[in-house]
Amino acid sequence: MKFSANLSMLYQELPFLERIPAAAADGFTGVEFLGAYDQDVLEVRAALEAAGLRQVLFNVPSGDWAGGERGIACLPERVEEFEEGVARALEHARTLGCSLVNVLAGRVPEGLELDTALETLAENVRFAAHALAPAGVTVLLEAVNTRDVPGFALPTIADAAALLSRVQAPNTGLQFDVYHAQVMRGDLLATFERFRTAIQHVQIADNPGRHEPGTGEVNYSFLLPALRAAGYGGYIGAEYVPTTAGTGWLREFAPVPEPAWGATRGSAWEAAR
Ligand SMILES: O=C(O)[C@H](O)C(=O)CO
Ligand SMILES: [Mg+2]
Repeated sequence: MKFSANLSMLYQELPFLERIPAAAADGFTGVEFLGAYDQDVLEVRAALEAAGLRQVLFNVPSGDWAGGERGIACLPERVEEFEEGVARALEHARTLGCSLVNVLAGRVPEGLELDTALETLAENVRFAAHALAPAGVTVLLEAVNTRDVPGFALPTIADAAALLSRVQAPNTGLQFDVYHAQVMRGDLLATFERFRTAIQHVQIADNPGRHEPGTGEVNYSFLLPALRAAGYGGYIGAEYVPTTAGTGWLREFAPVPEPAWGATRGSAWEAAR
């Protein structure tokens, strides 16, 4: 199994670029993040190359994150801003060699008809799919639970799948975030199997707390091999709020990487042995 470290949540104690070698030392072979729009993207690429890691996924710019926004793609008055964000995502996807870009739908504000929001979202996803296709990018949609993010436009993966049916673009797919799915409904394997053909990326965290796998109620020892058996061979994104539990959970599913000859073994690598 292949795992990517979500650098927007893991290794927060380190400056952004230093999170990349830290992820490699812990045994991840890819990284993902909300976006590196405040970084020099060439430096990000250089850090990835130096660490031998792949850029698996990032998001189209998602609005005022600190102010509570979780995407702007369903907001009719923000279409121009969304389209500008797609242009930036295209540049980053090309530079980082990344073939998956996630669009966060956003919250439906009071007073906006749900169907108007969903139609705006569909048009924006169609725009993004068309714009990013020449770079070989697939545009993903993700369901986000409405306990953590009240009003999110796509609360379940069924909602996200229905939205993709409106979009009707070939280079689109679903991101299956196990944490959000568990909060909203559970029945994880059946849900995965139902939408398997459209799922192109998986993210994990345990519940409650959104912490490391193994800290809560989700049986990842069962679920991850089952996803593999159901034909999922893509990356699994570690998108959780770290505790002191560390990345030891990874050893159950992925072998410890051997450092290149002559390379200095990091303390994380030593601790993982
Ligand atoms: O929150 C999530 O699960 C998303 O994957 C995301 O992109 C950032 O919140
Ligand atoms: Mg997620």
